[in-house]
Amino acid sequence: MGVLDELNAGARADMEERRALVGQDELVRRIAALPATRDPLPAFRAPGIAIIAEVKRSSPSKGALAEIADPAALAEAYAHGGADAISVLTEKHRFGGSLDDLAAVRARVDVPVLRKDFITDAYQLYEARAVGADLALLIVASLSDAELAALHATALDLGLTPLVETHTADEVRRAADAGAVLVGVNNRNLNTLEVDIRTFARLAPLVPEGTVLVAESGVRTPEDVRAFAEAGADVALIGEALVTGGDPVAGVRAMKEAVRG
Ligand SMILES: O=P(O)(O)OC[C@@H](O)[C@@H](O)c1c[nH]c2ccccc12
Repeated sequence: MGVLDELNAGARADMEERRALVGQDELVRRIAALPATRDPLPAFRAPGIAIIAEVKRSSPSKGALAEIADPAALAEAYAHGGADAISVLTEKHRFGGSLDDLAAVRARVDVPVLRKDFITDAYQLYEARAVGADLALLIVASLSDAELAALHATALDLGLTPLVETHTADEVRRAADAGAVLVGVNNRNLNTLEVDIRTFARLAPLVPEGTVLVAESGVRTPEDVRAFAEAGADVALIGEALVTGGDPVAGVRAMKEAVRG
């Protein structure tokens, strides 16, 4: 089994445990009591570069990155630095995250929040919405065309903005066919875990006009941010460099200021 298959299987097993305790009907009831979601796209489309700052304790490639005892405090620092959205890893086994992390972040910040997980079932989208997420990640490599189309539609029905992640030209085409407006290009191959930061510039020209493009993984410095913006990125999604950088407020600010608005 490849790494991505393992991550998907683990996330699915975790989901089945939660679903046995809280059914989708109960999530629907919880969602009905919530305010509307926040639309991240206006800030993502604004001039300059938008930053999605990620709360990530560990990763399959690097192991432990940062303790992050208080994810809400980290998210607040990101927001003070000018983050346009916060990404919260909610996968437990390899990333050390949880839905509780996302709920805590939601309670503390006003910017849109992304559920970053291995989503292959509509139930996970209901969960995302029920804990206060505004966006949810859909990884094209994990899904058939029919699954991608169905999950994309369910996300929109729930008021979530789907971030549709790609890594190859074929996946970019499949994302476009699914009607994705917000498309991520992951510079990391989720099966080999290798990063090639040239991936973004290679795939960016393939997206249809009007797509909002996110450069993901391996964005380490303000110079990297500038290079991705020049290659067509509207948004940069940054995890490791911010959680290991020591000063998340200054870290986000420097990344944002790398590109003039
Ligand atoms: O820590 P980095 O290299 O800045 O990368 C962040 C983000 O792109 C990465 O966490 C990521 C991109 N796509 C994913 C899918 C699942 C889990 C994690 C990811």
